[in-house]
Amino acid sequence: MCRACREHHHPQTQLSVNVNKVALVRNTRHLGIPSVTRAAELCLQAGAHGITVHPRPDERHIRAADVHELAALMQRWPGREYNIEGNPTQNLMAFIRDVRPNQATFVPDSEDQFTSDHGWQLDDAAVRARVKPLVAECRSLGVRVSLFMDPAPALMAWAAEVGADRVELYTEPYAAAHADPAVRRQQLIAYGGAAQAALTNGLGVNAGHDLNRDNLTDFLRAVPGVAEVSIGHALIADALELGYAATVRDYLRCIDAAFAAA
Ligand SMILES: CC(=O)[C@@H](O)[C@H](O)COP(=O)(O)O
Ligand SMILES: NCC(=O)COP(=O)(O)O
Repeated sequence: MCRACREHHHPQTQLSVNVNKVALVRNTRHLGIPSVTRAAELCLQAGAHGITVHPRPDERHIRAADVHELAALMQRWPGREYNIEGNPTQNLMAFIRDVRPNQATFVPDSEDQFTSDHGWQLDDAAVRARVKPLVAECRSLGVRVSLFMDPAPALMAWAAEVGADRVELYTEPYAAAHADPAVRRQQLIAYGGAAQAALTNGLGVNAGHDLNRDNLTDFLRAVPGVAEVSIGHALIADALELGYAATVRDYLRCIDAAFAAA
């Protein structure tokens, strides 16, 4: 059995809820509402498998205190996953050393990045030299490492070479193509190829960015072995209309639909 199957393969994709956007609203007043920890708790109660945050250096949404308060909350939810995203050459590693989440997702964003829009260019030896020791440090702390990657099959061997456990496929190009059936088909072939290359190289596969209730099932039907999706922007927007519990249950239904017999 390959390393990916043994260590990472889940029979069904897990849902990690990204709560960045709850913090974004909270930060526009000094009242502490909406509460990030309460949002996370309600999502976990509704069946979310994990919680994701991306504490950006400018603290525009998730702040250092949120990272620690969520870590305390996750202690009360054994078996659920805490995933912290960020650039390990900026502020991410301090959080990883303090909190030791289940998973660190390395994202090559600049300090002032509007939102994540590209993966690691691991065909560049200088990039690999920066990333590799930080991957090793996380793994020595017992923290699984996932690398945010464009859907480029040729880069997956490099992700394995630097020691990552998983890759997270950057799904915005797929999401942007979803409304056009022909382009969507092309995108799904590309993502399927990237996921297969990752699995062949012994890596687990995560996915995220702009996934939503319209595009999630199609993605998971077409792309093999996706262990986890992290979803924030659309899910929190849906929760404004439906509430956290109904929203999480509906995203879980979208995942179930992908795994139901055709
Ligand atoms: C890596 C990734 O795709 C997410 O972290 C996404 O960038 C969310 O970040 P924002 O909520 O700051 O847009
Ligand atoms: N890793 C992707 C993530 O956490 C959420 O991205 P989005 O759903 O907010 O685009």
